[in-house]
Amino acid sequence: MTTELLTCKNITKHYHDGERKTQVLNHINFALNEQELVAIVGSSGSGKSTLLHTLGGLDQPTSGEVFIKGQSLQKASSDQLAKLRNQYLGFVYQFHHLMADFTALENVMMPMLIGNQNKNEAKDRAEKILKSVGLSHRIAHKPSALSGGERQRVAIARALVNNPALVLADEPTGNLDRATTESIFELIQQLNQQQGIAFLLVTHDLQLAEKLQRRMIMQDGVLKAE
Ligand SMILES: Nc1ncnc2c1ncn2[C@@H]1O[C@H](COP(=O)(O)OP(=O)(O)OP(=O)(O)O)[C@@H](O)[C@H]1O
Repeated sequence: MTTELLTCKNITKHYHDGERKTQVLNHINFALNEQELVAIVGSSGSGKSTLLHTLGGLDQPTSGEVFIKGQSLQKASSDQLAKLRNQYLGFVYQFHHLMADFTALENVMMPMLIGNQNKNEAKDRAEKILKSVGLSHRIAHKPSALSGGERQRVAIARALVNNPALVLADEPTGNLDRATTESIFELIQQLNQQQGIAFLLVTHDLQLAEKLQRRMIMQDGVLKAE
């Protein structure tokens, strides 16, 4: 049985720049089920990152509604929104956004510490997750001492600490060479298949997108199923 995890109803987003109106998202509708692995492809500037931020409650749509497990992000109070995000979502940002002065372990622990979880428990869990993404030998390294692929693994580990049902990932393999891209993709597939974590991946990499169960294409703010 499939269960709907995220639903997006008639999302629009526009920016006003003086007199000029830029429509970035144009009446977007789709649903993502639990445990799905879906790619969004599309040319630069087509609105993919804006959509991902809107789905994750990091950005507000001009109109329309996003539901996570049937709960509207737009009708939620800021506390409820933070709770929903914490409970269901993980984010992997473009360019990973790791904190340069902290080790891999500390970077992964951070979301739990912010959520006021016990420090020892956070450390145990972060170590376990770093191990599961193949980085147990790098936990004490700072991002500058890690390769691009290792940094991306840390970013994925950080997205997993709160045990999300869905990870929203913006170009998780951007700027990586082919072999590293493949290994990050294999990691995502493994997390999807073994732990049932759903992934919505924004990518420019068509070779990677072709391997996924489902692809959607963003064109000038319009999202179409492939
Ligand atoms: N704060 C803003 N004000 C005005 N326009 C914006 C703002 N943020 C984004 N845009 C515009 O929205 C459009 C979509 O941007 P977005 O970053 O979502 O595209 P994208 O498909 O993710 O691109 P890329 O693949 O290059 O990351 C772009 O034309 C961008 O210039």
